[in-house]
Amino acid sequence: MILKNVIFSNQPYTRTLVCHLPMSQNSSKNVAVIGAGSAGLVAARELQREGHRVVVFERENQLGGTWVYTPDTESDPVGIDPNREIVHSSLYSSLRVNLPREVMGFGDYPFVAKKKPGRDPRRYPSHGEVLEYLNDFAVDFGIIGVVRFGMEVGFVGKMENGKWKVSCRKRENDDLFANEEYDAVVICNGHYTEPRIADIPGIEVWPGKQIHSHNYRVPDPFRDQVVVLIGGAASATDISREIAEVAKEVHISSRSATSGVPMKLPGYDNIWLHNMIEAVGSDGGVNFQDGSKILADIILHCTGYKYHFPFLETNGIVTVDDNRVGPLYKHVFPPAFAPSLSFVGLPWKVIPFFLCELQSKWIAGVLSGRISLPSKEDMNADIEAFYSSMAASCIPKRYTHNMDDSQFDYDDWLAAQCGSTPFEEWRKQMYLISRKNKRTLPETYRDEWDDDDLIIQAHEDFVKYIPELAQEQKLSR
Ligand SMILES: Cc1cc2nc3c(=O)[nH]c(=O)nc-3n(C[C@H](O)[C@H](O)[C@H](O)COP(=O)(O)OP(=O)(O)OC[C@H]3O[C@@H](n4cnc5c(N)ncnc54)[C@H](O)[C@@H]3O)c2cc1C
Repeated sequence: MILKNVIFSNQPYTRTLVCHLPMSQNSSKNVAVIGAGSAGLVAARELQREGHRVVVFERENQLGGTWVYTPDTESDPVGIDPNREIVHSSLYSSLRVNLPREVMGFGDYPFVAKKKPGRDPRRYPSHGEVLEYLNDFAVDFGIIGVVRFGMEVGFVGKMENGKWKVSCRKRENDDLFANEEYDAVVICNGHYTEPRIADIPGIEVWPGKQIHSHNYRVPDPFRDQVVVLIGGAASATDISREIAEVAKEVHISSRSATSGVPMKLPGYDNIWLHNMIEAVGSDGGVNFQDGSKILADIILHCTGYKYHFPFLETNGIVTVDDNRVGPLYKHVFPPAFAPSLSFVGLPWKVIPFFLCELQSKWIAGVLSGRISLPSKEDMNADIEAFYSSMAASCIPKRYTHNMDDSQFDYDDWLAAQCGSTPFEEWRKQMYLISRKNKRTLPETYRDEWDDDDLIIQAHEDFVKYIPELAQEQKLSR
């Protein structure tokens, strides 16, 4: 491994880059990466660092995936129609990140505030700042040159010669097709685009409107409406408060509502908390399991997303079953195709950028032969044991990639495989504090905190990658 100091144009900082020495031609692979969101970008970087030749296919005309906000929405507001034109991003206009920027950034490319016009220096910045950060990342690591923009992958399948066929089309010009062969494919197509909606008895006769949060952008369409919002995760929390400013009433229906009776949300005149919906009726009524009934105009599903790989053909070997993508060894490699097919970024309830960085290092190292995988039998046995332990604990399949309680162990395991820096203690503590604050102080956690000591520790660590920060730290003391 060698260390290089590089000064980048447009960058106020010098960053210290880690480069692996080039490997022999034999272990260098031709790799297709699908998607130029945060996962695809960091996968491309790690593959290139390891000496592989990389092409990134991106169906949009710019990088950033989720972080490319668009006011456009899909023609089917609940996202069921298979023929609808897909809008990739699910961001709403007012979205600010829900992790502190110190935690959120890549391990060796800190997401620090930039003193440049147009940048958002807040600790929990708006979505546009994340897109700027990803653009900086792609420029600094020379990734833009390997991205094929506007290219939608429509088919990925294994050929008899052992290589992978990747077929793509230019999104704006259906006639332009390309078929190419690669040694390996890394799938980074994101999993916040294909809506999952709640099953509601009676919905076929209910006369109101329905929309999934994938198509929520601004609160205006909810003015003076009675809204039932289903869900209890981060987006549901943000959107319910935002809508309540213009709507007549907002009724949040969630599994986590513990009280058996409807309750007003403290601090709000027009938000009520209910447990699950029992049924809806042709009179516009919505009956909750808590025994209450209201007449509503709109049901807003903040009920999450489905994994979806419409381009992947594996003859039924890799499947999505009740939102379990499997069988996958450690959420990355299907044993039957390892290591030439891999997935980055499937786990949820995690710190995504950091986790994807480690998964990508692992994939790159395994592809070059620097890191070994267990035998196919041992990988399958590991997967079986994992699935059996979930079944024994009555955990539904759809929670297979939920890492609420296991991400630190998982990240440390990946880091050990790769011989790279384990999860920093400050990052762990900061994440846990922010998660608690998000739950207990949902309106204020982005602007008030009391973990300045951890911010100082983080910045002391960041000096390794951005030496100029040391000077700033001295001046601010
Ligand atoms: C509303 C919302 C808020 C979030 N807030 C946060 C937050 O505060 N902090 C945080 O860390 N994370 C947050 N996330 C999670 C966020 O999605 C991840 O952090 C991360 O950006 C996901 O990156 P990705 O590369 O896996 O997927 P994406 O960003 O979705 O990128 C996938 C890319 O693949 C491309 N693609 C898909 N299919 C094809 C195809 N067939 N051919 C070619 N290209 C294709 C897409 O165009 C896209 O560019 C949030 C997610 C949502 C939906």
